[in-house]
Amino acid sequence: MAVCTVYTIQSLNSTCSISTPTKTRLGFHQKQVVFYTTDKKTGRRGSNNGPSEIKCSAGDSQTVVIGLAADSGCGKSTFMRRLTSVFGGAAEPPKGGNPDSNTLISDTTTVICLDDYHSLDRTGRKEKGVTALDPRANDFDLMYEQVKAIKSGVAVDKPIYNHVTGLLDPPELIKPPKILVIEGLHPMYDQRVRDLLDFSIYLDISNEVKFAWKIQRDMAERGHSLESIKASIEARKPDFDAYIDTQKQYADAVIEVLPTQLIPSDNEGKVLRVRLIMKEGVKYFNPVYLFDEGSTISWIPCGRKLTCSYPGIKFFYGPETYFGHEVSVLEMDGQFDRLDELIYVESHLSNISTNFYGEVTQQMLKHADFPGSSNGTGLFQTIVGLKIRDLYEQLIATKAAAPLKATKA
Ligand SMILES: Nc1ncnc2c1ncn2[C@@H]1O[C@H](COP(=O)(O)OP(=O)(O)OP(=O)(O)O)[C@@H](O)[C@H]1O
Ligand SMILES: O=C(CO)[C@H](O)[C@H](O)COP(=O)(O)O
Repeated sequence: MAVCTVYTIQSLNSTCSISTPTKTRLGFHQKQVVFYTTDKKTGRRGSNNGPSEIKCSAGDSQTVVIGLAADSGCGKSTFMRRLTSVFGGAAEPPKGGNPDSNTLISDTTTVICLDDYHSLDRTGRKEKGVTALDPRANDFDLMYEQVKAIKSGVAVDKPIYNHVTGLLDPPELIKPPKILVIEGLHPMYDQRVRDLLDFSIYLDISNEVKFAWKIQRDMAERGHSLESIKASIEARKPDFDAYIDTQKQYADAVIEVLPTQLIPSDNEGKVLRVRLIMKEGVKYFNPVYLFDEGSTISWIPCGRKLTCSYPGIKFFYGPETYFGHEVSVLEMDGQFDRLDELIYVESHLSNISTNFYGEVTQQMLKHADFPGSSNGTGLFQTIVGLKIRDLYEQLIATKAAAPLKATKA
């Protein structure tokens, strides 16, 4: 005679309410739920018909979801490496899984790439004449269902888009992490997915700069010709403008990368003007400021405490309007000669959410070899990483305090 029935629930941090036939006692073992029936009179265990319903809801450690949008080759991977480093760990592909998985897992964060929700593979897109940027080539219903499930503590079998073969591979199991980052072309395109985001970032790389970076990577590392790179950028542009670029209006923070204004008609794209656009009024996010919050400030820090070679460095800070929203903008044009001197700039910035004096400089020195470490891209990516850590800590603290308040009331 069967003594018990075992059900496995793919959930790490959910609370499950289980409605069972009467006379049923429940036993729990890790993620497995064991059901026994017990005779009320004799107390003997008997066979069991199983539960009539299992409902899972968010547990204490609900996943915080961050969206990172950008076109391909715009620095998402570099940003992710800086972000995971702020949380103190290195991100790696799932152990023992598909070697072509796009997922990166660290102690705190899981980064999933939204390319995995392509509904058409490379051949399918070619046959239908659509690019991967076209919403018709992506499954937003599945993206929404799965991000929602992970956010509420339930593991999912996420598909994998294989960039090596151009095919859709068998799915991989994604367990709910503390922080889920969804990065890719469309994290803010679908309103249902957008509403699940606790914080969103858009990397806005101007065409000139994108072109320079693409050439650098695709010619040097991937053996593409200059003509093919130009053709690929041109072919993607209409869909990029229609479906990707439009998402920046929804972002809580935008990192905009433009050619320098310090060198008249510069076309080398080596010196950059980078703007960190921060939305006002976002819960758990206080924009960074320079010297005096709300003022408009232009600052050339070069001199005794900061070494600057040609063309120098210029900072700007002030309020602006961005797609109808009030924002604060922090801007840096130029590049650092000596990263250790960055502490001088850091000491003039406020609301940077560091845990100790000099943490921004320490992070930048630690990853001095990452692209953008000598300019505003690296500086602002690092600061946004610290702001995300702060947002996460505030969200968790608020959640932890909630039941306490309820008990007191
Ligand atoms: N801040 C930067 N400064 C200079 N070059 C950069 C910077 N960020 C990225 N790049 C260049 O762009 C390339 C792509 O960067 P990265 O791999 O981080 O982008 P990605 O958005 O993840 O790309 P993909 O989606 O194609 O994998 C890098 O190899 C580098 O050449
Ligand atoms: O825009 C992209 C996001 O990374 C890729 O071009 C898209 O995912 C298609 O990939 P592939 O070119 O490997 O088929």
